Amino acid sequence: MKNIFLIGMPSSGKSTLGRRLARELGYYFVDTDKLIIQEEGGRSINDIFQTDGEAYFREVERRVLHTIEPNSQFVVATGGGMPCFHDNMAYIKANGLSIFLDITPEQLLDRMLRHKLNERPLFNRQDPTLLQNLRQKYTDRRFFYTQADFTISGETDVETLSKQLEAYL
Ligand SMILES: Nc1ncnc2c1ncn2[C@@H]1O[C@H](COP(=O)(O)OP(=O)(O)OP(=O)(O)O)[C@@H](O)[C@H]1O
Ligand SMILES: O=C(O)C1=C[C@@H](O)[C@@H](O)[C@H](O)C1
Ligand SMILES: [Mg+2]
Repeated sequence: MKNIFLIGMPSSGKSTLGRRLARELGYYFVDTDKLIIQEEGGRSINDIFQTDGEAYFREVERRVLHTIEPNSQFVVATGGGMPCFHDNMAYIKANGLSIFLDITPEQLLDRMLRHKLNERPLFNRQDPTLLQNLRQKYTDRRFFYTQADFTISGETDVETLSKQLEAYL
């Protein structure tokens, strides 16, 4: 048994694909941003960033990652930055199968502007330089994201994906 970690930029589809994949495999679905909010007594992620700063948020994020039972049956939608801080990517690789959802900054922008989304401290939909920001973060983060066991670029057929993964679980 292995957990499955979905990693990638905000809006790359971790929650959407994660829920579908969990249903298909009969796994539980968990979202690390939700775990952080729970751990912080219901405070929003924006509130945590504003009040305590990003470094504090990243500490909680790391702690929450370690609470997920290893070698179990969870599909984990990780926070967009999670693999890029502390030893999180090494931990993810040691404790499950990792899948990078590789979506271009242009597609990410399109999704962020099109859909009503949760507020994100690092990606402001009102910001005229959002695309530049997405490009910069995408470039900086690829070093971590590309360490995943699998990379999926663009659209995915969940049935096919779950069959492909079965051999590794
Ligand atoms: N394959 C897809 N094609 C087109 N749109 C998609 C696809 N997957 C997800 N979306 C849309 O993109 C938006 C972001 O998807 P989702 O919330 O799953 O991403 P996420 O990686 O979990 O982002 P977040 O950082 O908000 O947690 C949603 O509005 C969703 O409907
Ligand atoms: O990309 C990021 O760094 C983040 C993504 C979100 O999932 C949240 O974890 C938070 O807003 C930070
Ligand atoms: Mg999500």
